[in-house]
Amino acid sequence: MQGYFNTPDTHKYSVILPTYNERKNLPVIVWLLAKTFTENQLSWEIIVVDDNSPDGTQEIAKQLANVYGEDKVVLKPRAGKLGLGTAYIHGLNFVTGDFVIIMDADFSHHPKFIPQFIRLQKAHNLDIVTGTRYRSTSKPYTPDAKPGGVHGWDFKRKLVSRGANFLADTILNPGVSDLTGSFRLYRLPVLRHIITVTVSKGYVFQMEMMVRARALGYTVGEVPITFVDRIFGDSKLGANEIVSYAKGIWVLFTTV
Ligand SMILES: Nc1nc2c(ncn2[C@@H]2O[C@H](COP(=O)(O)OP(=O)(O)O[C@H]3O[C@H](CO)[C@@H](O)[C@H](O)[C@@H]3O)[C@@H](O)[C@H]2O)c(=O)[nH]1
Ligand SMILES: [Mg+2]
Repeated sequence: MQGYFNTPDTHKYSVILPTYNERKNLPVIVWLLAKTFTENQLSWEIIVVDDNSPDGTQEIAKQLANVYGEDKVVLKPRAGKLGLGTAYIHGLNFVTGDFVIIMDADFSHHPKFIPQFIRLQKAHNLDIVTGTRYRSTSKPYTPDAKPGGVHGWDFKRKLVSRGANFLADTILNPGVSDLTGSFRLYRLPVLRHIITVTVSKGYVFQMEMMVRARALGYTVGEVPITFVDRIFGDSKLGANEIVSYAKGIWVLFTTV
C-alpha cells in the first residue's frame, strides 16, 4: 500500500488503548486513529482495554466496534480498575499486528505523530520509537520536527514529571529523554520480551520498560511530541504513584 511512505507498508499496526472513564474521549480518539491509518494506507486495529469504567466507556466501545468493524475496534475489558501496566499486558494478548502502539485515550497523545514514529522506525530499523516531550539528544531523531512540549499542566505536575525523568536518567542513565511518557511504538516481539521482564504495574511501568529495553540492547528512536493535558475527565496519577515510581527506580538501580 502506498501513502505517506515511499514504499508500500504491508505491516499491521495495533494500538493498545487503556481506558478508565473515557466515554467522552473514546469516539474522537478512535475516529482520529482510523483517519490517520486510512489516510496513510496502513493496516490497523485498536484494542480497547477498559477496566469496567463506571461512566459506561464499554458501551461506547461496543458502538464503535459496530461502526468500524469488530476486527478494527476490539474491546477486551477487565472486571475492575487494575492499573495501567497490567492493562497493556492484557491488551498484548490480543494483538494481531506486527507493531504495537501504546498511547493514552484522552488526546494527550495525538495520532498525527504516528506516521512520524513509523517513518523513523523504518529509516533506522528500530525496535522502539518513543514520543518525547523533552529535548532529545543522542538517539535517532526526527530532525525536521518541532521540539516537543507539555501544555495544560500546572507547575506541580510539570515538576513531578521533570523530577521523575531527571531522577531516573541520573541514576539509571538509559539515554532516553522522556522515560515516563507512554506514547510509543514497539516491534511486537520486543514488547513481548520487555513486558515479561518488567515487574512494576503502575505509572512507573513506562520508565521501567525503557530502562529494561536499553539494558537488553534494543534500539530506541525519539520523535518530539506535544503532550496536551486532557479536557474531559481526571488524571489517575496520585501520590501513591509517585511513591511507587521512586521505589521502581530503586529496584532497577539494584537489579538492572
Ligand atoms: N484500563 C485502564 N486504563 C487506565 C487506568 N488508569 C489510567 N488509564 C487510562 O490510561 C490513560 C492515561 O491515564 P491518565 O490518567 O490520563 O494519565 P495521565 O495522568 O495523563 O498520565 C500520562 O502521563 C504520564 C507521564 O507523563 C504517563 O506516565 C502516563 O502513562 C500517561 O501517559 C488514559 O487513557 C486512561 O483512561 C487503569 O487502571 N486501567
Ligand atoms: Mg492523561
